[in-house]
Formats: sequence, structure tokens, C-alpha cells
Amino acid sequence: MTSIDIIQPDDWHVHLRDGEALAHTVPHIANQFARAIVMPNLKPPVTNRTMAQDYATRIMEHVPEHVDFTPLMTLYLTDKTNAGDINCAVSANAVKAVKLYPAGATTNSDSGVTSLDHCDGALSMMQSAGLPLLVHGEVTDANVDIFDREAVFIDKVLIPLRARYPKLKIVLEHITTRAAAEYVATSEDGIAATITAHHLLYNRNHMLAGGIRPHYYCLPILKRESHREALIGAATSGNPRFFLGTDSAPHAQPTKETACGCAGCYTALHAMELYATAFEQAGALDKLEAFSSIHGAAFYGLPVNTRKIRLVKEDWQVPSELPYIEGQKLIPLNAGETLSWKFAGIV
Ligand SMILES: NC(=O)N[C@@H](CC(=O)O)C(=O)O
Ligand SMILES: [Zn+2]
Ligand SMILES: [Zn+2]
Repeated sequence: MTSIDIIQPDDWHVHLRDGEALAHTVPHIANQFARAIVMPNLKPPVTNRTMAQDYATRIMEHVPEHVDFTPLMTLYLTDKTNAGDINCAVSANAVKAVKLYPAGATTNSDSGVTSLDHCDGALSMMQSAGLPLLVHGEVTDANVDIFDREAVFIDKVLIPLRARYPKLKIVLEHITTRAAAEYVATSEDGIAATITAHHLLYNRNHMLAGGIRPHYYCLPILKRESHREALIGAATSGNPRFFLGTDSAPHAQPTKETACGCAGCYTALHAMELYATAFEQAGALDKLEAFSSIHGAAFYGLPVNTRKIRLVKEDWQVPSELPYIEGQKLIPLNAGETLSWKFAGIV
């Protein structure tokens, strides 16, 4: 039987939600990953040090016994976030990053930033403190086609932002296009990108051809095959600017399977199996460890994990549904499908 051992990975972008959901999401993510950057798009969003610390405590209550997992917390940037909010969170070491959601771009982004002009105090403080800005990189202009929103964001928002704050560390989250992969690979230091497993494995045909599949709907939306190929190229290039971020984003079944469904794919259960599948298909399994377990820690200035995990080549079936909040079900990505890699635990 084929198997590979790699340094235990970290997830540099995940949604764990809150309340009852944590009993489901936290054990899944803590099973495979040693640390995770936890997104702050709760209702209401996590906007200050106390909220971040309290949220971390609620997460820790659901880490199973004998499992070693550390949530790395983030603040949600709003028009009102000021230098004092950043300073307070940084000096207490309560957060590892700040998240920018353009207002209206994605799930729970109503409190997001309407214009970065409002955020000068916060961004200047982050730049001097070395606190990374994590970016949902899509414009929200109704006139911009949904398939172009990431590429337009780079030109209209990201490049001017970097000109204004050249030392600000930025992660372009969940990149989905050739434009993003090329921009991150070729521009000035201080930028990196996370890539999800689903954007490495699927293109928009998987979501739309032969019937509409809501569990493949996430933002930024799956793009055409040539973009998926560019992402595979970036992830397997060995370039330390690219690292793992699942963007696992649970939504209860009734809110996905409906006339106007929520964006988000749930992959926390089987993330490393999906990444291994994508890297194997690309003939690049030897690059999986650096992408999953080394590059992200280096960007965040954190030590690499000491434990190792094992992935084995073995068929198993993804459950067709998982228990979730309020008696509802959570449909994972790949529900009912057979995967050929299996996570076999810490070794
Ligand atoms: N990726 C998604 O499609 N959804 C995320 C939000 C986000 O990461 O944009 C969510 O919170 O559900
Ligand atoms: Zn996002
Ligand atoms: Zn996300």
C-alpha cells in the first residue's frame, strides 16, 4: 500500500462558525491540522480583541481530548476599525491577522469595508506591527461579471493598496484565476496566496454542466479549466508564496439546496485527502508537504509543526451527509463519492 508521511499541515483559511456548529466543525479541522487561521465573519463579526479571545475560548471547548490544536484568530476589518483596535489586539497577541471583506462580497460581509480610505489608521498600524491583511479579493460592483471579479480586484484595489502600504503583508485568499496566480508569483515581496482543494480539483463545469450542483458553489466562484491549471501550477511550483487554505465553509443543507443558495464548500472532514488527490494528479506529491506544512508558517513567522501525519492510498467513501446545527444536515463536498487517499492520523 502506498503511503506518505508529511509534517502536520496547518489550514491558513477556515470558517468554523459559532455556537452549536463548533461541536461539528472543530473536531473535523483539529483532526488533520495543527493550527488554523479562523475567519471572523460571524454574526456579528469579530471586530476587537475581546471578541477574538472569547471566540478562541469557545473553539477550544470543542477540541477533542488528546488532540493538540491551536486556533489562530483574526479580526474583521470594518470602516470603523482604528489603529487602537489593532494595537490592542496585537499587544495582547490575540490575533494573527486582519480580514478584509469588501462590503457585500460574500457570506456575512454586510459589515465589510465600503472604501479602504476609511481604514488608513488600521492599515498603517498593521503595516508597522507586521500584522498581515487577509483579503477576499473580489470587487462587488454589480456591473462586473462574477467570473471577472477577482482579476478586476487585483487591478482596481490590490495594486493601489500595495502602492500605498508597500510594507503591509498581504494574503490574497482562495485565489481562483491565472491572473491572481501570476500577480502573486511576480510582484514585490510581502504577498502570498492561499489555494483551496476544490479550486485545485474542479472547474465551473463540475458545478454547472449537466445540472446545477449547489455544493460546488463557493466564492470566488469556480472558473474555467485553464484557471484551474494555473492554480495547480502555482501550488505545485514550490514557490513559498503559495500555501494551503481550505476555505471550508459550512452551510446547513436547506440553505444550500434552495432557490438562492449560500456560497461555501465544506471540506474540513477530508481536506488533506483532496489536496493529495490534486497533487497526485499533477504528478507532484513531493511538493505537497511544503505547500501544506511549511510555506504558510514561514509567511506568518511561526515555527513549523513537529508532528507528522500519514496519508494512505486507500479507497473510502465520503459520508453522504453529516449532522449539523438545529437538527439540519451538512452536505460535505464529494458527498457519497469514493476518494482514493485516506488520512490515517498522526504518526
Ligand atoms: N467561500 C465562500 O464561498 N464562503 C465563505 C466566505 C468566504 O470565504 O468568502 C463563507 O463564510 O461561507
Ligand atoms: Zn472569502
Ligand atoms: Zn473563506
